[in-house]
Amino acid sequence: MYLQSLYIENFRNYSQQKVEFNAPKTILMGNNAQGKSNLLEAVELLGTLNSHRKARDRDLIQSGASIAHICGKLEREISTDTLKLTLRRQGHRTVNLNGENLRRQMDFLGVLNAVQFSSVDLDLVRGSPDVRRCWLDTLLVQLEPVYAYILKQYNQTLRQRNAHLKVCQKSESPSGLEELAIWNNQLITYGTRVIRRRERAIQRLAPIAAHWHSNISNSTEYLQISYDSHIPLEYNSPEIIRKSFLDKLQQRSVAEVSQGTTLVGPHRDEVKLSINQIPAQQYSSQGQQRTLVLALKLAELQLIEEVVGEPPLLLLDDVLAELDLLRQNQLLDTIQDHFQTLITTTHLGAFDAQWLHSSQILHVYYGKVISE
Ligand SMILES: Nc1ncnc2c1ncn2[C@@H]1O[C@H](COP(=O)(O)OP(=O)(O)OP(=O)(O)O)[C@@H](O)[C@H]1O
Repeated sequence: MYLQSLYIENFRNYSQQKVEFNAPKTILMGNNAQGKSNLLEAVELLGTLNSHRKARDRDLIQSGASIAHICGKLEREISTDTLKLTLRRQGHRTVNLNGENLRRQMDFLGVLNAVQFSSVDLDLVRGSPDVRRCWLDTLLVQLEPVYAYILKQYNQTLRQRNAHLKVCQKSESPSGLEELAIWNNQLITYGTRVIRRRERAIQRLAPIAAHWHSNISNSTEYLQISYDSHIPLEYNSPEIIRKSFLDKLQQRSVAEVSQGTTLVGPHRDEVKLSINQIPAQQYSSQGQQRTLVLALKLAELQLIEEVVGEPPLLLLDDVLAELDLLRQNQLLDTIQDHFQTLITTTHLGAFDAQWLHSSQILHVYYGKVISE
């Protein structure tokens, strides 16, 4: 897939900006705080309806404005699609595909696929389990847009169940426990869907990431990734997972009521990463962490392409400088012209002459994009 153009209006520090992409690689160059990452964020929003910066819509809208628009024209193998996202300071966001307002945001997801790689991703190894869950959920939305809906249902149920547990904590009435059984049922239904999908995605991603990791580390390191759920996942069978989920909820029910929060479910699961059988979170060096994250990102690109049938975009936000020459070359060699890539940088020093020659270079200056 190829993003031909992007138009943004009242988005972050941009008033009105159109960008035409005319090469498989675009380098966005500029000093700090000029709007380079904002541009990638706009593309990310068109792809996932989410920003990895976890911004609220009102933060995305230019200060002083009430509505922001992001519009992209995307060439795909079978069609050319126009995607439009409208953000409102007051009121809901709306999505429009090829001139038609979509009722379900889910139908907008999965049109533009993109892998985001920024320095924040370097926290994937050492960060809290939440960082890895969030990374996996973002990948799953790309592989299977319906997952966004399933996850939303799970999170809503979790919030309501937690509110109910707080009520039970204060009063021990039997009707409270009866109502809890209803919430248990919903939590199990949506939670099982989340767990099974996460586990399946990791099963597919793990061998691809291990291959890349071995490649980058000159076959000296072996990466293992697994989905670590405290609910046993034998055979990934929904019936078995549902039963174990219920057993765990029953075992922890007294603790849940006394703490007023849900202690069992995919919101507490973990993605386990280990290098040569040693947990990466605890022992890996800075270099090993970078190799691991790079292997994960290359695996994401490959897996999305396998599932979707077209190469996704790659958004590299100021990350090249964080990688040493070997890892940079590995990444750049893999991208070649296969994946349309948008790269932000403060200087061109990191790129070799051939790369610069085949790239479109755009300058970003105080919320304006200027061609060379
Ligand atoms: N809602 C908003 N309205 C107006 N300006 C905004 C808004 N949100 C962010 N900005 C501005 O955008 C700029 C930051 O842009 P961005 O994060 O894209 O920086 P960058 O060019 O990628 O720089 P760096 O190299 O430091 O990451 C800041 O000047 C910030 O004040």
